[in-house]
Amino acid sequence: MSPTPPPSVRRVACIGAGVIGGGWVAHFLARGYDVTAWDPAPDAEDKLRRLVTAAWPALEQLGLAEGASPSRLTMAPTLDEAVADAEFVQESAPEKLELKRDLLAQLDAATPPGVVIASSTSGYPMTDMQTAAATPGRLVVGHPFNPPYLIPLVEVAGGERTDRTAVEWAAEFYEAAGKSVITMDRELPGFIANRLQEALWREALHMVANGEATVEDIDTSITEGPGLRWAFMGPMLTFALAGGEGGMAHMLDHFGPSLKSPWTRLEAPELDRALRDAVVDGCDRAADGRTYAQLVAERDQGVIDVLRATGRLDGPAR
Ligand SMILES: NC(=O)C1=CN([C@@H]2O[C@H](COP(=O)(O)OP(=O)(O)OC[C@H]3O[C@@H](n4cnc5c(N)ncnc54)[C@H](O)[C@@H]3O)[C@@H](O)[C@H]2O)C=CC1
Ligand SMILES: C[N+](C)(C)CC(=O)CC(=O)[O-]
Repeated sequence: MSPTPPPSVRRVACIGAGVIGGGWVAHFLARGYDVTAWDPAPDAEDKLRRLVTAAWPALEQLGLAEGASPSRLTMAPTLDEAVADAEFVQESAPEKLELKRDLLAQLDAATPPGVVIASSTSGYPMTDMQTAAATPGRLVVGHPFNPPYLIPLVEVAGGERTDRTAVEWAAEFYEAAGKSVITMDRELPGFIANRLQEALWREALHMVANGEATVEDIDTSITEGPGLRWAFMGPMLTFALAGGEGGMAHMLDHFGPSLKSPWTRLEAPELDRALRDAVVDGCDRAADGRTYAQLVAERDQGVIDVLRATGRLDGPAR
């Protein structure tokens, strides 16, 4: 597929440099890549450099690759220049299907032949995004988690017109770039992790809409409850333990029948103005005066502490 074997890639292009594109830039810089970014917003470069500066202390704690430096970031004046030398392209433009379709077609036309182009989309199937591209075989989904410079997971999937070799190349590249990869052999709505998160999110919105729980109750229920276990043991094995020595078999036989009732009532709530405002107000109260930058620093340190505590990071505690 790509002219460069995944572990030999040195030059990466990041298209769209907001929350996620900027997070990818920080990740690739920390891993020692030369990164070229492009974003049409007039203030994009300032914002991007601020994001990288804010992320760098966390990245130093994780351990930088030899030669890694924010100075290896170049802001390209045009999309064509951004991808002209790229050995891999990560697209992180807004989640709008038409925009992604056009942009991926433009990227396909401008990127050297065979170079894999991945989209950060959090839900569109590649089949729907690759329709306008002349060589759709190299287009894949590479779905990250916020912030991409700290959360290891990337979900990789192709569309109907993607070459399997492009999916395999992307998975190998992300591994070489220090990510933890799940490769899907088919297109799933919401991939795997977002499909799970969306089920939880739908129920959270129901509870806020019905006045059954506050935004704070919902966050506390996860951070003081299941979230503590999920950092190192997934929901399947966690629930196998709920069956005691009888394991998952006993858990399903015991609790399965009572789980049927909540399953049958799950439907998406109407995300109307009142619900939107209730969630926004609740999040403002939960932030309790902390700025966005303070919350990002707190989250970054929290993720690093969890990675270290669960043996996924070497080195002394802060
Ligand atoms: N925010 C999140 O937690 C996550 C988002 N994603 C995905 O990442 C992608 C980007 O989302 P965010 O970074 O959150 O959005 P964002 O709004 O923070 O950033 C989008 C950036 O794209 C730029 N942009 C606008 N038009 C563009 C174009 N035609 N070409 C290139 N760039 C353009 C904007 O100027 C902006 O800087 C979306 O596909 C989203 O679904 C994936 C995982 C998590
Ligand atoms: C909110 N979101 C759906 C865009 C989130 C993601 O796609 C992944 C994440 O970071 O949780």
